[in-house]
Amino acid sequence: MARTITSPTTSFTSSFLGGTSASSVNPALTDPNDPFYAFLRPPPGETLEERNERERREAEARKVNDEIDEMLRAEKSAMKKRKKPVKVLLLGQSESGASCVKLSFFQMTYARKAWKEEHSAWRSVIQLNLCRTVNLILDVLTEEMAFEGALSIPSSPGDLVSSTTIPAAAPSSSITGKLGTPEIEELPREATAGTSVVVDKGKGKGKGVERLASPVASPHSYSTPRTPHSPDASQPLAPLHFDEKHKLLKLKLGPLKRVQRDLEVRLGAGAEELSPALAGAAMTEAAPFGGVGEGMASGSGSGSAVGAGAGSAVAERGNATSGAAGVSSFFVPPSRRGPQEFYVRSSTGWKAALDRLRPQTLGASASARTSFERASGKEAARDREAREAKETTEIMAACREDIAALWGDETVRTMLARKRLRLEERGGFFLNDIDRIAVPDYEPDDSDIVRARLRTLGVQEYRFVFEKGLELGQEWLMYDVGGARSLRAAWPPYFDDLNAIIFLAPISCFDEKLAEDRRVNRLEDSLLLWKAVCANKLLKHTQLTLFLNKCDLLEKKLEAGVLFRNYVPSYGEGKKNDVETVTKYLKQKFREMSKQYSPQPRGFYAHLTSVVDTKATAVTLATVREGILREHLRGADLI
Ligand SMILES: Nc1nc2c(ncn2[C@@H]2O[C@H](COP(=O)(O)OP(=O)(O)OP(=O)(O)O)[C@@H](O)[C@H]2O)c(=O)[nH]1
Ligand SMILES: [Mg+2]
Repeated sequence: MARTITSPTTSFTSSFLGGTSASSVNPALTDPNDPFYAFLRPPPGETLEERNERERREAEARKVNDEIDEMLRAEKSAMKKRKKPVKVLLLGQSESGASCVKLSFFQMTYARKAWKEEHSAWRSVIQLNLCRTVNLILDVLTEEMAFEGALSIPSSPGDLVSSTTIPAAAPSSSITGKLGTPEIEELPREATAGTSVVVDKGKGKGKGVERLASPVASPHSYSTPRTPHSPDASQPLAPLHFDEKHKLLKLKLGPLKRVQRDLEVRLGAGAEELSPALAGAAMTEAAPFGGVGEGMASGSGSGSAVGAGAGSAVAERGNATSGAAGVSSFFVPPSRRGPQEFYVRSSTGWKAALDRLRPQTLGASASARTSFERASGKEAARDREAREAKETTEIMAACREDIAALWGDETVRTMLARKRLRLEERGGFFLNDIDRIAVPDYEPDDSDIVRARLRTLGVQEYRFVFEKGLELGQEWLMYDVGGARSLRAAWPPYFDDLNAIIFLAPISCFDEKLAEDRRVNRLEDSLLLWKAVCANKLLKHTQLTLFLNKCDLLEKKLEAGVLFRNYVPSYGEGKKNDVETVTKYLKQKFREMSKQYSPQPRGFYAHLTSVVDTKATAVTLATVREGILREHLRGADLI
């Protein structure tokens, strides 16, 4: 009996098994010259029963083959659709931990090799973080020593002020007038424990004194409200006594000022700091993604320019784009820098800055360098950078014991405690690791890098292609954007065609103020941002995952006795001041907002995180990644 093939596109296997239609005859069954003729033709003298049985078996085999063909076709089409990259945007206010997630998620977990290569380059960032902390302490010490000196040597009888009691409302211009260092002149000075805080905005000229009545502290400010763990307000504080040792430490650690400046320059031409006044203070709730005077940036996705005063988009694979029009107006000259931490502008390349500091770049042998590099003067520049990097490391190592002495000094610790300067809670705090870090052969480890602080400015794109497992060939694009107010105008162009947003709300910041605008509580800012993200129509199909981050710091703060209800009036009197109750309350708040403001119903996915805990974060991120991928495939009708 003639066997036929089922369709012109049928698989190799089924074409030999044949079909029932007589529309085309399989030559393997009819042509004696066909190599499969002898193998496939019906056995001679086949009975009717045998023939029926054979045909039944063949029909079954054909069915199985058709199913396999169908699966292969679906898989092929899935592969094709999967090629559409999964796009994820990391959002949150500045210092929310967005870059930390990016580092843990992709680089540390999925691009281990590239991550390892970058390790050494982070050394400079960590050294800079360390230097800044030491210099901040030295600045406060200088101020306090000058203050102590001023109190003990009255210039005229009328100037005499009791060293233990300062009038609560006394303008601090006379005090801050002596500071003269950009590091601390922005910091409000507490006149006496528990009194209102006085900020000298007139920079020592006795003008623009602002009183902060709100019980809101900032990581950059000295002030916190009176809490049960604070000293009794009615008791005058004993004066601090500084001696020769402190003078000597100041002197010996003096070179760290220059080291800080050098590191800022080396890490990128854009090593400037945001001015709180210019960084988006005028942004309103109605324009959550806008900054001062920024228009909505145009363009979308990777590589497109995101300008309009919001910094520029940078595709990290080297195809950096410009679009930095207006950027300069948001930065202040060094002489007017505020107390914020260091950052590198992405228009000059955050990663590029690290790249330049890589050891293979710095230490490349002369023979490995191209003649082009030699001719273009790059070689000389690299040699200089290598020299400077070595010098920095040597100075840091030479200062190690003095830094440890400063940090271990009881008077200094008391001084910091009185100023409510909780340095340990700040990003990029490495003083407890000084013995390990300030050594000539220091190599940062994973944990150092996720704890390092390097501000993101603009938008950075990270691209990954999975090379094994079920996600073979799947491309992921992750965008890490700067969270400072003036940078939020760069966000909306990335909302288009986005699969997911990981939104970070740093919940330990309930008692802190925005660095950009000291009138705004950081938790409130996070809630407003979350509301705006939920309500955004462009994002109605985008999966939102919320990370209630910095739970480790929240726990420490609550345990230290800082009362959550002092800052969040809606948190009931009777509620416990512990991490479990507070996080439950906050989760509910964020959930309600998502429900109330999302244009259409959406799932609420929230995780309590401490993203510096890399192991725990890896587990959370694996779940998040799976969820995002599932939604991506569902969106492409693949599951
Ligand atoms: N202790 C602790 N520190 C954290 C946590 N998350 C982030 N940090 C630290 O906070 C600092 C700021 O984190 P980043 O990831 O740089 O913040 P960001 O949101 O990218 O900030 P911008 O780049 O300014 O938008 C870094 O030094 C981090 O190590 C956390 O959960 N716990
Ligand atoms: Mg960042």
